[in-house]
Amino acid sequence: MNPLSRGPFPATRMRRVRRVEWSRRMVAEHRLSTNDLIWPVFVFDGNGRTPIPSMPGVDRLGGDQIESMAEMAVSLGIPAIALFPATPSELKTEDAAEAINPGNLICRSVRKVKEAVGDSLGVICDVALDPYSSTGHDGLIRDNYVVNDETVEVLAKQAIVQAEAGCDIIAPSDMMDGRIGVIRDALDRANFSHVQIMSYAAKYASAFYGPFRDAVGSSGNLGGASKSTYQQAPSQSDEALHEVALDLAEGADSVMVKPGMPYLDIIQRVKTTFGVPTFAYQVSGEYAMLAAASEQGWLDRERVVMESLLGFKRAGADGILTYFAPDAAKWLGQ
Ligand SMILES: NCc1[nH]cc(CCC(=O)O)c1CC(=O)O
Ligand SMILES: [Mg+2]
Repeated sequence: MNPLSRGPFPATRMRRVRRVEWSRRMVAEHRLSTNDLIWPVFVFDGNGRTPIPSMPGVDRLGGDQIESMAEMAVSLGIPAIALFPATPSELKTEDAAEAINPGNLICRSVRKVKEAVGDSLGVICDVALDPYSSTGHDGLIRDNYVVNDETVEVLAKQAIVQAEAGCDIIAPSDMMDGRIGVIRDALDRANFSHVQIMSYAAKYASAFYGPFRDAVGSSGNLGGASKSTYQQAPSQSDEALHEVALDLAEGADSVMVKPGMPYLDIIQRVKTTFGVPTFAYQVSGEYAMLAAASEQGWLDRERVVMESLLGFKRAGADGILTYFAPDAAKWLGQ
């Protein structure tokens, strides 16, 4: 130890590698790429676009917008989109029968995407009854309770009509027990053994879904009711691992943690415990926060979005469902 050459400071200076940009790039541990982005898209029955007030900058797309949306996703290099339907309210019923109508909005939309871009773009479909049920719940209700096994039977049928329409990845977001195994079995029996299942395995009962429920028009139907009898409580961490273990055992190809930013610890635990493809969903409320603050000029949109997405990568996510996907792809491509 030579106090003249070192002065009072330690030999290790963490700032040395941060001094210039090329060096910061050189030591970067985590990177976001366009391949990490999954773009959730809302569709409605009609043409043109309708804005979603609680998601400034996101529109529901009509049938005539689907082809150009799909082509844009492909040209940006986004690997997959996730489609969500704003079902006309007159088609919402207690039994959510529209969910298993092979000609429903989501199936027609999937066909349009596949006709336009084929296998250049993966299509993910949500399996759950909330966009179709007059109650706004993800399952069927008997005696004021969302029933499990009867719901799972309908979900399996829903998955089949989506696979028939050309959906590449079935993504059950309903949180019923045992649905992954039943859906896998149904897909295999119907000759859809190549169709993947991305399970919303650790999905929390979250207030961050509010703008999504506005977008698909289920918030009015739900009337403030909670989904806590099937979605996980935010207090749970070990329980998320149990959920993931079950879904993997039942045949899930990949798993999701949702919401995103408040649950980065869960993403990390899932990834390190299971080592399987793990996705994060930066949900509608997270979008709304960042978009609204940016609109006000309180946050720098590009910088906060890219920082939030990199955070998911650092936590261990293999990909992120984000409404910012087209923006992020453009920023990454620059
Ligand atoms: N089961 C439906 C579903 N699929 C995705 C989301 C939320 C996505 C978002 O907020 O962006 C929800 C809402 C809910 O569970 O109430
Ligand atoms: Mg489960």
